[in-house]
Amino acid sequence: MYYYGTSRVNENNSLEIGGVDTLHLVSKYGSPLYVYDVALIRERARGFKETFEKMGVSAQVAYASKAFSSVAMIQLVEEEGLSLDVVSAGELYTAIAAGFPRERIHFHGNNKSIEEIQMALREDIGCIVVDNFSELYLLEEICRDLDKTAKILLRVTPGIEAHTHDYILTGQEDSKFGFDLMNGQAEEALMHSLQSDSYEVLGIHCHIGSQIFETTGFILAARKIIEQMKKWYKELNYQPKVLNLGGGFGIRYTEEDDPLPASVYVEKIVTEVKEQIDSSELDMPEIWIEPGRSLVGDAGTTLYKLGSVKEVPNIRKYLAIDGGMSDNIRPALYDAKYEAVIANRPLDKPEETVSIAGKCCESGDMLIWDLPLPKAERGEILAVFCTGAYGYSMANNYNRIPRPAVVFVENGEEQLVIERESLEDLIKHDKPLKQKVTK
Ligand SMILES: Cc1ncc(COP(=O)(O)O)c(C=O)c1O
Ligand SMILES: N[C@@H](CCCC[NH3+])C(=O)O
Repeated sequence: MYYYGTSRVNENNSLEIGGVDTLHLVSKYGSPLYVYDVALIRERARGFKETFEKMGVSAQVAYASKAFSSVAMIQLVEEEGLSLDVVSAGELYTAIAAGFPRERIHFHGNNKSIEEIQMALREDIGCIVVDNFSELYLLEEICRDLDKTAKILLRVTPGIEAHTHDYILTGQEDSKFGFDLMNGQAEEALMHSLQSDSYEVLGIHCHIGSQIFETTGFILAARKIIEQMKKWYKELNYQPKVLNLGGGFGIRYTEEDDPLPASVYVEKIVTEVKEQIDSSELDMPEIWIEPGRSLVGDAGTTLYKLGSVKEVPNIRKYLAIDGGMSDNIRPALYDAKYEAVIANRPLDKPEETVSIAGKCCESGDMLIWDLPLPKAERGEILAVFCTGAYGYSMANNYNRIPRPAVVFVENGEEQLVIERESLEDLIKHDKPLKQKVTK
């Protein structure tokens, strides 16, 4: 079994993370429980940041908070000196509540509402990433109303669509995000923005996909964008300050995944950008990236209690957990794969193959298919690794199941950072049926 970060089997033969016994965590905070290894998040953050520093380029590493957002998480991001990518009023509100420096907040999204744009402008955040023409005109109007100038990046689609393990070149016409680089829309948006009093155009942004294991896609994207930047410099005398190449760096979920260290992605990207810029009249732009999954993914572990066991003779044994697609929808949504151990005896040899079922009323609510495990019983604790990204953040209340609690662990100490939802929380916004008026 592969153990991430500070995870290890301790002297009690139970799984420990951040120096804290996971059995203690379940008995104190209940289950399901999300546990984050803070030291591993710090290590991942430094992996990106320090490589940029070593290579002597100005950079911003913005945590894509959609991967996991909470006040404590955002405060940790600040402690590590990163910037922050938000995509909604909710994520921005969380950042503000965490006291995150406004100038390092970048606002994304393909359909920002008027209220969200007003909020971003009033808070004087670092930049708004403009996604399409309708937003370009709307933002301009709101800037005029509020007498503000917006710092913007233009999100472009460079014609490279990354899939999980490879990449393919596509026309990108069917992407809901960004201005197409090849059909002239990006240039049209740039010309409009440069002529507008409402905009300071910081630069260009692209994001080619998620869970990418190679550097080629990033390199091709950078090359294509810089090609256009050279043209825009000649024709429009425009020199971008920022080139943002997005996130998407892959992580290990199972033994099938073989991710590159952060340093390799950064080195390859920086080397390519430098080479392209050196052969042009352009100045070196700041390089920004936006990792989400690769900062928090493998730092998260979910602890569940095992419940019902159902055996279908000669076919399959189902072991049910006390959570499921309500706290981790990724297997149902993307056929995502995870590895797991029995946290109260992780070293015991597997004796059978079981499938881990969630408790939601959906046949598709299966967390792990065909997992080798020792014979396990109701009440034992299952630890599922690598659930830190897009797990809690995509959790929901299907079947009116309360969202789990989240704890941070580091150096032998734990800290509750999100309370478990209560049953009262679930009906907090409900209104009773009006009394029938009987005459
Ligand atoms: C614009 C943008 N930036 C950053 C990210 C973060 O991606 P990841 O979590 O794969 O690093 C995403 C999500 O894919 C995104 O859409
Ligand atoms: N939510 C997805 C990734 C989407 C990334 C956001 N653009 C996942 O869990 O893998």
